[in-house]
Amino acid sequence: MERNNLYPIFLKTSQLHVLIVGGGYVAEEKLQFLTKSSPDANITLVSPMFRPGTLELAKRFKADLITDFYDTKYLEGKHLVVATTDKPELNIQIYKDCRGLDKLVNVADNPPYCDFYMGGIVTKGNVKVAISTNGKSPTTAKRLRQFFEEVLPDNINEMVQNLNAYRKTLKGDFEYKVDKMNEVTKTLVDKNESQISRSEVSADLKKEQETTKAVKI
Ligand SMILES: C[C@@]1(CC(=O)O)C2=NC(=C\c3[nH]c(c(CCC(=O)O)c3CC(=O)O)Cc3[nH]c(c(CC(=O)O)c3CCC(=O)O)/C=C3\N/C(=C\2)[C@@H](CCC(=O)O)[C@]3(C)CC(=O)O)/[C@H]1CCC(=O)O
Ligand SMILES: NC(=O)c1ccc[n+]([C@@H]2O[C@H](COP(=O)([O-])OP(=O)(O)OC[C@H]3O[C@@H](n4cnc5c(N)ncnc54)[C@H](O)[C@@H]3O)[C@@H](O)[C@H]2O)c1
Repeated sequence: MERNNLYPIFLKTSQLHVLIVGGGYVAEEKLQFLTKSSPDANITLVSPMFRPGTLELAKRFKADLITDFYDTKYLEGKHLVVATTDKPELNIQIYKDCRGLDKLVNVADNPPYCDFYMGGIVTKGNVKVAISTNGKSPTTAKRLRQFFEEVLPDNINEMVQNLNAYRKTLKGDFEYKVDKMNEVTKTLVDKNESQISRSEVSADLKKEQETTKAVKI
């Protein structure tokens, strides 16, 4: 079976600088999902034209807008670049410019010209789930995102915070703490059945939240 060998990382986009080239529909969609996950990301867009929705999003999330045609000078200081223009040959040139400068680049919707893919992303407090189909089916990534948005309880963050606080109360060495943390969370994955249904996962998470709350932090 073909398998996804991509390595996901969680970027601190508030400490990095993202450049989006283009200001049309695709740029707006990428900006929308980027800011939904990372509202504090540093983002600059360069394009001779921006859609009204893009202007509004840029204002809301303090993204810089440069009304100009792409130029290599705009790559300076950028760590990640997303090319979304309606000129396929320009997008490929941007890809080459970035590779020449060792910058990570994504030509939106064009898998062969991507060093990284944007993913489906679910954020619940401190918990974030990122989904990739290896570039094979963005629609599936979207549907899975919607599924996990529903299945992960909104208060999963409480469980994480409780566990974080509980860990701090533990006296003992690292090994002891690891054992304890595994013990109080084991009902999350302790299953005899091979199939875990959506409601079981939800119920397990809720049960675990009660357990961790009961630890009286
Ligand atoms: C996840 C998400 C994140 C985001 O955009 O931030 C994302 N695409 C989303 C939606 C979406 N994009 C498209 C459709 C219509 C689908 C259709 O037409 O079949 C839909 C669904 C919809 O809109 O309903 C068009 C499309 N996209 C790509 C291609 C090319 C191809 O498939 O070969 C085409 C066809 C273009 C054409 O026809 O020419 C390629 C990519 N899109 C990716 C990411 C990367 C792979 C992610 C993965 O590994 O799964 C990758 C490889 C590169 C990249 O762009 O990073 C976001 C959902 C966010 C959410 O809802 O949470
Ligand atoms: N919109 C979609 O759903 C979709 C889906 C699949 C593929 N695509 C492809 O993605 C590309 C972009 O689509 P779109 O719908 O966002 O197009 P669009 O026409 O809405 O936007 C293109 C943007 O690129 C900008 N641009 C043009 N030349 C530029 C330059 N030299 N420097 C900087 N910016 C420049 C334009 O000003 C505009 O803002 C197209 O090639 C399209 O075929 C789009």
